Amino acid sequence: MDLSLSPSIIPTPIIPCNKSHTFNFKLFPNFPNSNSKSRNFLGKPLISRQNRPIRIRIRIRAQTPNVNNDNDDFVLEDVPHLTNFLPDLPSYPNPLQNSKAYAIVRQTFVHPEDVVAQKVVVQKDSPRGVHFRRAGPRERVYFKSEEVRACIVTCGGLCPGINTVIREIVCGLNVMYGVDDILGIEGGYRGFYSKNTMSLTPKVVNDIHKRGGTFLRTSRGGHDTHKIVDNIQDRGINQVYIIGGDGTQKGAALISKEVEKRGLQVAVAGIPKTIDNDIAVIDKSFGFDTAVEEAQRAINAAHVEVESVENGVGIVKLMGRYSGFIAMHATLASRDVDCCLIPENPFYLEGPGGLFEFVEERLKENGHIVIVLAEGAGQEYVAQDLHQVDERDASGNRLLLDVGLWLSHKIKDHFTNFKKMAINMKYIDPTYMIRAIPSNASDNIYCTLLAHSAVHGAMAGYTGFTVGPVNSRHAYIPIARVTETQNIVKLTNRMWARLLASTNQPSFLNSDEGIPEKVDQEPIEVMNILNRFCGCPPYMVNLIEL
Ligand SMILES: Nc1ncnc2c1ncn2[C@@H]1O[C@H](COP(=O)(O)OP(=O)(O)OP(=O)(O)O)[C@@H](O)[C@H]1O
Ligand SMILES: O=P(O)(O)OC[C@H]1O[C@](O)(CO)[C@@H](O)[C@@H]1O
Ligand SMILES: [Mg+2]
Repeated sequence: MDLSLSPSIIPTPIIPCNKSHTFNFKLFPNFPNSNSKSRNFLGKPLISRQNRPIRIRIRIRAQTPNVNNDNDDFVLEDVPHLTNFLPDLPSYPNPLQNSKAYAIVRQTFVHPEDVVAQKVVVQKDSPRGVHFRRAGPRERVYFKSEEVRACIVTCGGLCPGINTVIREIVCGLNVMYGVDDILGIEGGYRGFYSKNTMSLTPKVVNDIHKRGGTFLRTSRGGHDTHKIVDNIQDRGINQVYIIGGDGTQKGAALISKEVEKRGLQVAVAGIPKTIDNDIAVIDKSFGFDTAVEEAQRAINAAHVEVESVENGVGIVKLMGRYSGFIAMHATLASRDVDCCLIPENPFYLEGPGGLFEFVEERLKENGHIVIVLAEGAGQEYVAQDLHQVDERDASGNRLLLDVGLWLSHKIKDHFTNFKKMAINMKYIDPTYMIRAIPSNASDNIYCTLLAHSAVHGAMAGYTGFTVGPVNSRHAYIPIARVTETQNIVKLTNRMWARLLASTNQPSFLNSDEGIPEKVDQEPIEVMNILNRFCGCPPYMVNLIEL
């Protein structure tokens, strides 16, 4: 593929979504020359890593095997259906047609051709673009209610609303479809083969939405596709509901493929979950609003503390492993925050335009400052400073170092020892508190819709899908589509500009290079991967195809 190069801006290669590509790249950190005033987090000029190219290979797989593109520029990224590999599967009228609740609904069933557009802001001559199948009940179902044996599993970290999703899958299956054989798999994927199941009825799950956490418990690691599918087969399970983040959804895709390979009549439905709100394609992940709301309490506490003392510096650390959505939204919602630091926007401490300078300015101006920090920000610099080696959790996710503690020491040290200025540091770390709570009202409703969409999809025979809102309409999305990239805060989008306008904080961009060229949002795949790989925004690297 021909990638045009520019000296400091990464090109934006257009990658057709229906073809696979392999790229070999050599990445040169685009750090400024020795005359530059830019400093890294340790205050050293950003030249030491010059000329240390990183070689990487990026393989981009076709986004979906199920692309239906009969109509010129109309693309339907469809999800698999059980009849793709079990063509003789009988179908039945949907029991919802007898439901009193739906009796006066004008259109109980979703029209078979209803789709949801991925892009809604278009121009007169824009191509029609990518669409997903609209979620909702279908006229025909591929399971007899009395023959359904469903199971639910929750994996990965906690998130407000998991219990609501569990509750609504159980109640939705039971009330709408008359299903009463529903099993809970305990303790994540490993629970399939290492634990007994529990029986889930509307009565058992009646109150669980009022509690945080997951009623079924969770775990990381332990995904063994063969053992899991053996277990599904042995237990006679024919609908699998899998609630979890990107890792969990990758596991769900493997289960669904293995089910197809074995020719089993088992529908696999994924419900995306992550507090970080970094799942691709969908508008927002459930529990995110609740977490942002809870974060306000911590920010407020920090603000109250620091404005009550002289030279008060408040630091609040929020979740966000690779993406700063929680920090960004919590900052925008609060208006008490002076500076928001996220993984996507590397910051530096010393020198002009650095954090120390900004802290000093705000202390002089207002007598206090509040900094909100996403836990994934500046990780490599903390590691470098503390000489820490890379550690991983059971799922292979990088274990983060406490950047909040590190930053509070750095600021304290700078002002006490260098500036000879006494400051009052208040470090608040509410990371787990914002996700270990029950979901708020709007998240509860959102969780109900997700659960019902999953139930309708599985009953209708769809499989290997993830549910979620795309431009506010719920859709069935091929699992690979939500796992191939993770959303990150795009510094080139207006939302980040709104934040900068609201806090008036330094942008930490290298003034020698100016503002990065505006980049298109669509062909973002390669940029996302590079961003993740290099731990810095894409425009900070030069890219040369090998
Ligand atoms: N690539 C993968 N293939 C198969 N299974 C996976 C994969 N990645 C993770 N898993 C499994 O999915 C489960 C959850 O993964 P992980 O701990 O990464 O959390 P997650 O689903 O990404 O959620 P969170 O957003 O909380 O991190 C684990 O049991 C793990 O073994
Ligand atoms: O629950 P654990 O294993 O401590 O993981 C915490 C991580 O999980 C997440 O909440 C994602 O689910 C991240 O924000 C955080 O870094
Ligand atoms: Mg994850």
